[in-house]
Amino acid sequence: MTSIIVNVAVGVIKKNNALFICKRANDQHQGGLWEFPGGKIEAGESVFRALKRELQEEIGITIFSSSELLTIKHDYDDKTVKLNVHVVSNFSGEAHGAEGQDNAWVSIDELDNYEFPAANVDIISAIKAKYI
Ligand SMILES: Nc1nc2c([nH]c(=O)n2[C@H]2C[C@H](O)[C@@H](COP(=O)(O)OP(=O)(O)OP(=O)(O)O)O2)c(=O)[nH]1
Ligand SMILES: [Mg+2]
Repeated sequence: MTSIIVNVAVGVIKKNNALFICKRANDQHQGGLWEFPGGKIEAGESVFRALKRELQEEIGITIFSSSELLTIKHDYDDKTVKLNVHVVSNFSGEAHGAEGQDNAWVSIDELDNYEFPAANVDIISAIKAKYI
């Protein structure tokens, strides 16, 4: 267990039963794997505020609201992450890879065809269990 905990806001972006996922750059932590877009929460920032900022930067959408799905703490060898996962369906703009990253709209069943970081197993279980 490492002492550094990285607090992260993660968005499950939903539109017409499809979810938007992105591929992490090779030089990032957990690089080359797929993710739900999001990023680190800055000091004093709420999860929603961080999510709004990160989703604007990474995928070019403006979010108006979000709802909590689950929070996961996961210990990777090099760091521990706390993923605050929210579902977002109320947004404007066309989601795209604003930082040049690969991306896809996928159905819940298709999530199994993509490789995600280990912490995402619980996120995907929650998505399936709640039929979000
Ligand atoms: N965004 C996101 N991060 C995830 C997921 N699963 C998972 O283990 N993580 C981990 C990887 C990273 O260690 C951390 C997220 O940080 P990040 O790299 O997205 O942070 P950021 O967007 O602020 O990026 P940077 O500016 O620091 O490069 O959480 C996921 O589904 N989405
Ligand atoms: Mg990020």
